[in-house]
Amino acid sequence: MIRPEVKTTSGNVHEELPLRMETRGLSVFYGKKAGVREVSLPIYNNRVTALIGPSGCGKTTFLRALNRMHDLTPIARVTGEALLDGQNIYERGVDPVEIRRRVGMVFQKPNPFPTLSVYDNVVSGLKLVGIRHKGLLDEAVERSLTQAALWDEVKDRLRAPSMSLSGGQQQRLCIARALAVQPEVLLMDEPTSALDPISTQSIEDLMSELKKHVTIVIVTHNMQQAARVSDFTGYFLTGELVEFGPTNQIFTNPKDPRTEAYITGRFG
Ligand SMILES: Nc1ncnc2c1ncn2[C@@H]1O[C@H](COP(=O)(O)OP(=O)(O)OP(=O)(O)O)[C@@H](O)[C@H]1O
Repeated sequence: MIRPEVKTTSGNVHEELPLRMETRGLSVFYGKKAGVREVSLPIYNNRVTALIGPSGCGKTTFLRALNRMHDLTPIARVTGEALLDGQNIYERGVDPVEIRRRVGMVFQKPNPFPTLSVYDNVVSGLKLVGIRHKGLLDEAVERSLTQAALWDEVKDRLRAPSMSLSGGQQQRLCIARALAVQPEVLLMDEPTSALDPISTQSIEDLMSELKKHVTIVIVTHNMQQAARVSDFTGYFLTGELVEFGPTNQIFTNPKDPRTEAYITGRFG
């Protein structure tokens, strides 16, 4: 699907890019209260999209709607559309498990399976779908760990417990585990907020490589991080998408005064 143009504030055509996902009028309700309201947002293929905004503005709620994670929360209800390659993932008959394979997720705190080895963590998703062939699993382990920039550090201890890795390595292991099933999109919910600055940098460096293989959506509290790693940025406030555009434009020339107040630190 081709989105014809992305306009900058000056009205110039910025880029012509294919879409990987897109939401149309997407709302998420917790009971009667809306966590996000009527969000329409393009997610461009092989680009990093950052979602920023103050605490409680709905960033995580929106992110979780992109791979039907809210199905697992009884109180939550989603309305509107989330398209993946043009198909609404909320349409009747769509298998949420398959959606979560195609749209993977990495969480704030590294959460490797603690009782499994490095190797078994990476192949866990593949084994779930019945892949047992050792050659295939070995290949997936090397490919995924390489993509997650962890292979060189762990190739001699693939059978070591995952908990023997450092926090930053554990997070890259979780990224490798998500990549092993070859998702089209990777959702990252504040993936570096529990990490030290060096591990944070290694994950940020990794993202520019990763986006060659996978489309990334990242929620971050850290505006500098959004500016460093993303191509597009959406600013959320009280459950609404205030502004979306090329990251450069959002940070240098925001259209909406509320975005400007936030990025210049005058928020609240
Ligand atoms: N499981 C839930 N049940 C009820 N309300 C929820 C639930 N999860 C989130 N909310 C509410 O939805 C709104 C948006 O929350 P959300 O966690 O998406 O914000 P956020 O921008 O990711 O915040 P933060 O940056 O603090 O993580 C908040 O008002 C929150 O209290």
